[in-house]
Amino acid sequence: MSVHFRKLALIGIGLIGSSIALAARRQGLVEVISIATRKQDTLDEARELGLGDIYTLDAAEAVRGADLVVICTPVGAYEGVMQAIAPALEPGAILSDVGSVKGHVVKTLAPLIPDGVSFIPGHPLAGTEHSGPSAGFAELFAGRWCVLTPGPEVDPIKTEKLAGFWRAMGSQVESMDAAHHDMVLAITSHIPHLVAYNIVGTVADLEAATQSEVIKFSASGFRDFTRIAASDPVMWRDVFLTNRDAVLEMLGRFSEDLSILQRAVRTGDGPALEAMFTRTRAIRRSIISAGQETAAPDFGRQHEAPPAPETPFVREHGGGDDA
Ligand SMILES: NC(=O)C1=CN([C@@H]2O[C@H](COP(=O)(O)OP(=O)(O)OC[C@H]3O[C@@H](n4cnc5c(N)ncnc54)[C@H](O)[C@@H]3O)[C@@H](O)[C@H]2O)C=CC1
Ligand SMILES: O=C(O)C(=O)Cc1ccc(O)cc1
Repeated sequence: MSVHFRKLALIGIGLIGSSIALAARRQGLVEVISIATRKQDTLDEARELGLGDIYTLDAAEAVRGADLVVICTPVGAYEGVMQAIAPALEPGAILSDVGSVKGHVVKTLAPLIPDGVSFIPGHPLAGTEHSGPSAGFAELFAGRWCVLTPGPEVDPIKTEKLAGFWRAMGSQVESMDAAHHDMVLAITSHIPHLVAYNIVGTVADLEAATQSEVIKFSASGFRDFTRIAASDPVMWRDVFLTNRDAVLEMLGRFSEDLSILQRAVRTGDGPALEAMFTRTRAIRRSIISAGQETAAPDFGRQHEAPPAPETPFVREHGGGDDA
């Protein structure tokens, strides 16, 4: 255990913010944790859970004297948060975040970063469908990738310092370009969520229209979709509003492939269906046998770090919803 930062400020204390607080405390990575939220109820809940040392509704107050500030709100709230904290950020501090989208974050925040502050966007590829301060747990990041997207102006020593913090919470860290991150995450995370929201919505409409027992008799495949489709509506609204181009690009490819499958079903093309399903089964099996079930998708790039240990991407973990 060694102290990585003196004062950690967390702006927003839902699933991800509370998990950082618990992991950093458990590993002794920071001396002081200050927490800012927008609503009193959320702050009270964080205090009752003992997540930090300082609790405030004033984000500027939270970041004063902090050498690491991590924004943990939905991406749509970033600009307002940044306007509030910019004048209070300490020279020499690292400012980071955990948002699921990176290009938009860089575009929005970079012009507002004060001189002397290192802006290093981040994204832990770890989460659940739960939200709010009680949803967090210290092991969330263990064996998961955390992607950092520092710009060329960032001192590599600062990036390494932040990477060390994430490694100490159990993550493996990889740096990449924000645009590349957004394209990879569009197809591996954002579109799967869109598909889940859509299929559950379609079934719900059917159910309403027919009073049938579709949901009652749904098999486990559909239940997996309902878990994903229970994810936080505000967070995911912001993901689709802010990663629009990459999502639309990948959705185009997805739709083309779906049309090919649709045609194979319509024409009764058994060999085409079987060939497709055989290919996807082989992909799943090769991921498992390489022990890379949790490894970051690389789209042909080489990982610097070894594959993450084989742990489920998402734990079944209870948790409340955000206030
Ligand atoms: N949920 C997940 O599985 C993952 C989420 N992320 C990213 O992490 C970020 C946070 O997500 P969660 O922790 O899941 O959300 P959450 O809904 O559990 O928590 C968000 C927190 O931000 C607070 N908040 C909202 N607006 C605020 C404002 N203007 N000022 C201060 N606090 C404000 C809320 O009160 C709440 O405490 C998002 O940007 C999301 O894209 C990243 C990886 C996984
Ligand atoms: O709950 C799930 O299955 C997830 O996919 C969690 C998740 C959600 C958003 C992210 O940016 C990263 C991970």
